[in-house]
Amino acid sequence: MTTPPSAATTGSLLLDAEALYAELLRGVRTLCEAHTRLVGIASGGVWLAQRLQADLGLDGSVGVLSSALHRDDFAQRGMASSAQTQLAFDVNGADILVLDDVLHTGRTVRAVLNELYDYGRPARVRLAVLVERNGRELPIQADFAAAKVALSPTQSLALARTDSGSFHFHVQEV
Ligand SMILES: O=c1cc[nH]c(=O)[nH]1
Repeated sequence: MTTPPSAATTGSLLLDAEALYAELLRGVRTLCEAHTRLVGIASGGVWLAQRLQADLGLDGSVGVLSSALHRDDFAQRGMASSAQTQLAFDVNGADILVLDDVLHTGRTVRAVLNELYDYGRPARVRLAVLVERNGRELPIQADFAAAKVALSPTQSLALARTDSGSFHFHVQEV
């Protein structure tokens, strides 16, 4: 794991997601092989996967994984999202790099892994994220995180797009 040389890791409450993206691109280049398939977790990981796919010059469309059907709180919340999984390739034997904006408890990653395995048995699955924050509740970790941020349990990270099209993370009290 690496830490970007930007204000994003200095405790600033405003993280420059574009700087983090540049760092993520650098890390993903080291993880990707020609046959690697990029798959974004809906919704925050999909724009990442699409930008990476374009910036890496990879052919085809990225995959999308929805956690909706496998959430462990499905019984209480029902369908928390209308996003649908789209995997236009054979998952069996595939080398898959899952992308998300923030890794927090690990529950969403657990849910999308269950979803992924409904489609087949990949050869390998790895995870890259823009931001890894504290608060893991499952034995899940990222293979690459552009930044690590320590927040209190009452805080969350929200991604916002500015009028100029750049992205920022804001720390919010929940
Ligand atoms: O399964 C899940 C996924 C995200 N958040 C949860 O609380 N549960």
